[in-house]
Amino acid sequence: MTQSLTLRRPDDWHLHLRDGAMLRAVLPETTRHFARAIIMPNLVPPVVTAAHAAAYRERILAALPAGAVFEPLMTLYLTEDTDPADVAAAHASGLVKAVKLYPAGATTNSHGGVRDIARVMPVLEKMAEIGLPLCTHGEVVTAEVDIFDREAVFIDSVLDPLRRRLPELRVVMEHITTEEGADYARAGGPNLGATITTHHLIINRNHILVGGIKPHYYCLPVAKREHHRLALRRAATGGETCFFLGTDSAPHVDALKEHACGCAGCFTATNTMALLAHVFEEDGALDRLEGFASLHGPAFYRLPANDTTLRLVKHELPQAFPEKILTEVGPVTVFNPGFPVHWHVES
Ligand SMILES: NC(=O)N[C@@H](CC(=O)O)C(=O)O
Ligand SMILES: [Zn+2]
Ligand SMILES: [Zn+2]
Repeated sequence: MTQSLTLRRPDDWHLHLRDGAMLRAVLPETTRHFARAIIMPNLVPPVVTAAHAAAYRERILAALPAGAVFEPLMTLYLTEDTDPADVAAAHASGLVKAVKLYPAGATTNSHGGVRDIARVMPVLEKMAEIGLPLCTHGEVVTAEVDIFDREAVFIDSVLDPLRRRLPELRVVMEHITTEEGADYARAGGPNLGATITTHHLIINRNHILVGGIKPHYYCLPVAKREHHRLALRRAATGGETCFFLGTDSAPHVDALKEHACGCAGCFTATNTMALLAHVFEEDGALDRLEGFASLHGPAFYRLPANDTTLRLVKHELPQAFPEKILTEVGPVTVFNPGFPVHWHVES
């Protein structure tokens, strides 16, 4: 018997679309399945002002495939020079849905990010006042802190003190990768949410390193031990409303992934929904996929859920996905889960 599942159309609460030729090539991969996405601002140069965000939004809309119905939800890249008044105006006009905190040096194009949280307190206070969420790349960059511990140390040394000081600030812990992250999010009350990526539900650090280095599994925060992956699976499939999908689909051309100093990021836009159906079915939680992918995110962002749907079908035979997306700047490898996937989104 063919199994199928119809969900409210999902949204992606953490997405990298890039710009120019890359944007044109990857945007259809997202708009095919998702109605909205929180668009990450780590372009070169970054999206730091309302004017930048408005212009970037226009470039995204201009790149939409014919007939696509998709709403880019824009964000601002927080810097130590960000003007609270610019942020408040961008929020009031409806243009901007979140501000993104990158600790300087933590990840791709984060060098313009924040070195000292004290210097951005006026912006954060304004955001707390107006209810504008702060999305966090939650890793410290201290050289002495091991890369596998950087998320847990961020929670203790940056996030928790910040939330104690500004409890009204609404925060999204982006792409959590640890049991500590999941536990902190579920204890955080209504002003705290956490996104979980598809790939962190599938790979642990062995997938990156055992049997040869696999650059296409390298992303930040880096995948952790198996017990953390299992904690993320429980968080994503458990039905708790603080957890929602943010794919962190992050395209880099193969030449920069398969490199002596390879870029961080997994490109999952193409097959995320099929992979999630596989994961949720494996955990006996298919009925909770809609909450994770389509309901909890809008509720956190105080937006209505979508009124259109997406249908997934489980086929007898494994379904093929493109291995790469071709772009004018080079091929981008699609995340390969390493197991056969029978689920497929039906158009
Ligand atoms: N996740 C990643 O590994 N990379 C992201 C940046 C980010 O989300 O940290 C990117 O922009 O490439
Ligand atoms: Zn990040
Ligand atoms: Zn990201």
